[in-house]
Amino acid sequence: MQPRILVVGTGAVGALYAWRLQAAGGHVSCICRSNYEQVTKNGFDMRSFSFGNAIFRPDRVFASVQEATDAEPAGYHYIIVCTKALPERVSTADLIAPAMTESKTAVVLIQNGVGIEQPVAERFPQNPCVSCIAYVGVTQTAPGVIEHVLLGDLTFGPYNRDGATEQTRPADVDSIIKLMSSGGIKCSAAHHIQAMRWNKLTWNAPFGAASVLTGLHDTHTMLDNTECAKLIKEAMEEIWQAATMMFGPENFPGPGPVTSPMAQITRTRAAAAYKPSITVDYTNGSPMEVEVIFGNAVREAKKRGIPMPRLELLYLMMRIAGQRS
Ligand SMILES: NC(=O)C1=CN([C@@H]2O[C@H](COP(=O)(O)OP(=O)(O)OC[C@H]3O[C@@H](n4cnc5c(N)ncnc54)[C@H](OP(=O)(O)O)[C@@H]3O)[C@@H](O)[C@H]2O)C=CC1
Ligand SMILES: CC(C)(CO)C(=O)C(=O)O
Repeated sequence: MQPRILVVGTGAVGALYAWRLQAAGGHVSCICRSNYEQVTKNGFDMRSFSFGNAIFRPDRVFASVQEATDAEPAGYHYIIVCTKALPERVSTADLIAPAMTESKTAVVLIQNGVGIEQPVAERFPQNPCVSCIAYVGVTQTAPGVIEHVLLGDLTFGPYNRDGATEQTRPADVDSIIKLMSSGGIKCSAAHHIQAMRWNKLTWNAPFGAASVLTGLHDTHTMLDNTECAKLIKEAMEEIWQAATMMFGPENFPGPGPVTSPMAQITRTRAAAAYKPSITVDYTNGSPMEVEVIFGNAVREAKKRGIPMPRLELLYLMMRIAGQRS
């Protein structure tokens, strides 16, 4: 049966993966907001370094989740959430609620940060909640125009409701991996998805904060500045140590593929210069994902008595940076 997929938040990441899910044979509906008019008229103008250039026309485009719900009485198999994670402004659970069919719809969260799954899993206890980390560089440069310049890999894992560290892999994780893989996306199943989220944080928080706060913006300019490179490395090491204490060495680094701070810095130097997605938000005057990338991590570490002075300082400064009009 053709899986019915609803993508909520069809910006850069949402459009890229919606496109690949349709290529894999999925029936793809997209919720579009500021790009609604452009996408309904002309589709998405996809410019991808790895998949080529094409016009992607979702099977259906809706202006709201309610509209998408009314149009599909049989319900959706998957809701793929690709909004920016801004819990202080929008509750993801409220946003997707109209389209959730109990015990049927699997929610897949493709977002940065930590602590993003709990509110969704708590609200929909009968529905599978899949956590997904995107290693990708993609930007919507104009409404409906998507520039994919870097990577594209996804790592999946089930959100573990009871908090146990041992993770099982329910069928939903395997089926979404199979589908994305058929669309040409390199996918993996995480041994421990939360440990992987913290590993991603070792990049996102230090590079994101340094980029926004120093104004050096792109990865090469930051790493070419000795003081900035030192600040980034020390913050990465702090997060790495905190994650080791939090998850235990069997999970962090565990069997991997967790990447050490030094390996991430080497990889970042070797890749093309890149502005973190949080910097794109900052320069556009859009809200930044400060709470999920910094705040939730600081709170989680505090709860467990793990000191993270650098991250705390970066959190405070990023909050202040986010207060501009
Ligand atoms: N871009 C990248 O390279 C990477 C991004 N990520 C993560 O992926 C997630 C998505 O990022 P990205 O695609 O870059 O973000 P974008 O801003 O490009 O896309 C988010 C989309 O969600 C829409 N949206 C937000 N709130 C709502 C709402 N309430 N109802 C309907 N639509 C909504 C936005 O609409 P509108 O335009 O109207 O605001 C926008 O189209 C983030 O968590 C990000 O950190 C992770 C790795 C890399
Ligand atoms: C690490 C990177 C650059 C790619 O996954 C990213 O997550 C971002 O720009 O926010």
